[in-house]
Amino acid sequence: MKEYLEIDFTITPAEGGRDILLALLDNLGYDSFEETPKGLKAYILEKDFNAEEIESLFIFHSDEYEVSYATDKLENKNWNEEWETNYQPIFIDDKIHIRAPFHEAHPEYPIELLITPKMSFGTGHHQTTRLVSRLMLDMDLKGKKILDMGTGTGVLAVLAEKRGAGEIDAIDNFEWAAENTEENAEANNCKNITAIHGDAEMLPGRKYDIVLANINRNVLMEDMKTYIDTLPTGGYLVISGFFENDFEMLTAKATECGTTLVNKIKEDRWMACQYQKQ
Ligand SMILES: C[S@@+](CC[C@H](N)C(=O)[O-])C[C@H]1O[C@@H](n2cnc3c(N)ncnc32)[C@H](O)[C@@H]1O
Repeated sequence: MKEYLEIDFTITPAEGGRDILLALLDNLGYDSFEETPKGLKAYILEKDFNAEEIESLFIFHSDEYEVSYATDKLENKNWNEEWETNYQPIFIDDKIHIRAPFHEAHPEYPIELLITPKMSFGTGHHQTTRLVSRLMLDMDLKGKKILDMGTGTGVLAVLAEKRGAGEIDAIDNFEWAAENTEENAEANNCKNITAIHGDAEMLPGRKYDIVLANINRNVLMEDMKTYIDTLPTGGYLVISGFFENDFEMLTAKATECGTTLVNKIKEDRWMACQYQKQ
């Protein structure tokens, strides 16, 4: 059985510091995150935990933030109880309501997504999930074949199906995420989503009209060409999971791979971009 560690970070000031630490840990391969009032909880397989690597992150040595952490094995936790107490429903503009089955319904929102996150990222609490959702609301997804790479809870895949998408492959390199996506797809009566445990290595030979990839800067830089290779001329790549200071570098890469930027939005310092293959 795989043992997970929970790392509970205290960041002072938490505002601002939390986002920076999340991005840094995401680049180190941490699987899943939960914001807390005093900072952030992050999760990783026990065998992959490296204290030295964490403590060498610049935020630990910055004059602006004070960071400390405590680790805890996850095996004795009642995970469901934990997230149920912390998970509040999310409203994206006046269009999307993301909630757990035990939250009150709000039929006045045109799109409702039922998401039970368990260990996976993607309840809509994070800016990047909201950013990609907003871009998707402005895109024609009807009948389109979609790849949701780094699917987490499957929230974007479920949104894609609600917006009329055809087949959707929801892929994540964290095996719990693929399981969780299957459960969430079922809870939303989605019939078009295939949840897969994997990564870009399985893409050659597959074809999509639209690729969504809310992951992180390093994975995007490394795998963007493989994502774009699955698209036809006119197909779209939507990326998020990075800060505005990485925009130039990612856009240069996307341009080099044969796309042009057609839309970009941001929330706080997080960004999402839409590129079209030429
Ligand atoms: C920022 S979360 C996004 C979750 C969800 N799509 C959303 O928008 O809320 C990134 C997800 O990408 C996954 N991931 C990280 N590196 C990956 C890789 N190389 N290939 C596929 N998935 C990856 C993580 O396990 C995590 O679930």
